[in-house]
Parts: sequence; structure tokens; C-alpha cells
Amino acid sequence: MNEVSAYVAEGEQDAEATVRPKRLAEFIAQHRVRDQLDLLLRGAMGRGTPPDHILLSGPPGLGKTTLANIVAAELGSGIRVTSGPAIERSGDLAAILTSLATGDVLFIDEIHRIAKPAEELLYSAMEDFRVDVVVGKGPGATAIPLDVEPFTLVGATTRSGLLTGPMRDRFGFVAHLDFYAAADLEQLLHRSARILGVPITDEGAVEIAGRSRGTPRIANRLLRRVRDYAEVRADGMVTLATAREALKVYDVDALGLDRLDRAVLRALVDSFKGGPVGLSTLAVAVGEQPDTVEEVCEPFLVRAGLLARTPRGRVATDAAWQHLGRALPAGRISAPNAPADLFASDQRFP
Ligand SMILES: Nc1ncnc2c1ncn2[C@@H]1O[C@H](COP(=O)(O)OP(=O)(O)OP(=O)(O)O)[C@@H](O)[C@H]1O
Repeated sequence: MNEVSAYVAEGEQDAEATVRPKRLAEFIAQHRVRDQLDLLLRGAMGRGTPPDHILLSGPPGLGKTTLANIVAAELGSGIRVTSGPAIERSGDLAAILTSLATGDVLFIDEIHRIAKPAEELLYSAMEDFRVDVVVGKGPGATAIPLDVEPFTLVGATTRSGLLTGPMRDRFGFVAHLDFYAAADLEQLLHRSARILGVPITDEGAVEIAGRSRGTPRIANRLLRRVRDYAEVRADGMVTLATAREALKVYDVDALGLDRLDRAVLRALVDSFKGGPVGLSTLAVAVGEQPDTVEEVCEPFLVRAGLLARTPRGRVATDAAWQHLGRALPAGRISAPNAPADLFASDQRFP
């Protein structure tokens, strides 16, 4: 996994936890989602019932796990955390569900990857707070109904388009987290720097924010890398100069693209003449899993107008050729920058 991707590397989780906002009021930006959640939670607390189930979607590192923890903290409830791939058998899920206390929050990350039998069990738990646990096999199998205490499911997904209709319909509140504006990331960096005791100038924060791909987790990670550099090679202060020098060492370019992002663009432009090319072929060309290319690199490349996802495959836009410093080949049909709605549609393209 490359240095600055939006996934958390082992050993960095403590640093992440230190700066993670604990309450809604500390959660920066995403005002619409924050307001809506605030209403949902206060309404439910006023009535003394658990709020509707909540689905959070969006690219990695934008705050889904943080919001799930905030929901529990605001409700004053306990939280159980698991993930779709971790629930292999419906029995695993039944054990979790039946051990929940009244009002608990159950957070399922990557909920689109939950196994089918477990998903079906979840339907009745979400709707009727009841699960049928099947004991035995074949004609002798019996279903034992078990009660589940009223709870709130918070599901997180990077691919809401992959959720089945029945699953999506059972969430009373669905929120899509979008990439953060640079100004919001500056605010976030100042907050994190304060908590970590890192002196930072406004220009330093602007520089890091501009290269953070609209993603809080990446902003926090770059801050830690620039802090290392500032402490080892300068006087410890994060400034414009230390940020620039450090980010050069870590191979993060002016748009915030890292090695994998650039490898994807280079493969598209140099090996496939700008595309269209299918996702799996592109992933093989850069030596990564298709899921990583699709979920980690592409959302931002599309957002930055460098790559378009079309029904015929991935295409490098004119801006991608320019960003790589390549001349557009003569006779090439120009691919204008990707329209934002292609990204928002969140569909799986070939
Ligand atoms: N709105 C925000 N305000 C302040 N910090 C934030 C905000 N959103 C995210 N962060 C920070 O970014 C880090 C990553 O957030 P989080 O783990 O919630 O992302 P995620 O969307 O759940 O990603 P993944 O799906 O990969 O787990 C957190 O440690 C938190 O400190």
C-alpha cells in the first residue's frame, strides 16, 4: 500500500485516534450531513427511541467511521464495530446482534461486502428487531426466533451502488460524504496540529491542504510526515518551505497525486493511448487490485478531472495528458474533463 493512500497503515492508528473528533460539533465541514444527523439524533433522543438506521457512503478517509462513533457518543450509547468481510456466516452476525444492549449502535464498515445469508438475517433484525437462527441442516433444520434489543445500525460503504435494493431501503437516513474543500482541510490541519502540539503556519496548512486530495485522513497523514521532516531537517515548525520539501521527499505532487495515482494515469496514457481500457486490465498494468484502483485512486482522479469512467472503460482526459507533461497525439479525439455526475452516480463501470 502506498505512503499516502486513504487506507490506514498499521501503527498509525493511534495517531489517527488522537485527532479523531468525538462529538458532532468538532466534526469539520460536511454541514448538510451534520445538520441532518443532528436533527435525526435529537428527534430520536427527544422521543426516547433509537434513531433510524444510518447509511454513510463515500470514498475512504472522509469520516464515516468517525461519524459512526460520534452517533454513539451523542446518543450516550455503546458501539459495536465490525465489517462486512468479517461476517462470513449468518451465525457470526446473530451472535453480535443478540448481544447488543438496548439503544446500542452497531457499526458495519464495508457493508456492501457482507455475505448474502448474513445480509438476509440483517433485514429482519433491522426491521423487526428479531432474527431467525437456523439450527441443523436439510429437512430437519429448525428456525429458532430470537429477539434483538432495539438498536441503530450505522452502515458504511465506499460503493453504495453495490448495495442491494432491500438493504438500502431499510436505512431511514442515507448520507453521502463528499471530498472536502481545501479551506475545510486547512481548518482541520490547524485543529490536528493543535492537538498534536505541532507548530504550523497558515501557508504550511494551505500547502498541505492543497495536496490532500480532499481527504481528511490524507491531510492528517501528510501533516505527520511534514512534522517528521520539520523536526529532523528544520526547526520543527511546519511552514510552506518545509511542507514543499517534505512532500517532494514523499513523492506527493502539486495536485496531491501519489505514486499509484500517477502510475494509473501513466499506464492509461502511455500503454493504452489514453484508453478506453477496462478496470482489470488497468489494475494489472499497475500491479494493484482492481478494488484498490477503483475505490482509492479513481474517485479522486475523476473528481480532479483527470480520468473519466465511461461504459467502454477508463479514459485519460486532456488534463491528464497535460499533467503528465505529454503532448496530445495528433488526431486523438479530445476527452474533455469528466463531468461530476459520472462520479456521483457511483456505478460500477467495466
Ligand atoms: N470532518 C472531520 N473533521 C475532523 N477530522 C476528520 C473529519 N473527517 C475525518 N476526520 C479525520 O480523518 C480520519 C479518517 O476518518 P475516518 O476513519 O472516519 O474515515 P472513513 O471514511 O471511515 O474511512 P474508511 O472507510 O477508510 O474507514 C480520522 O482519524 C479523523 O481524524
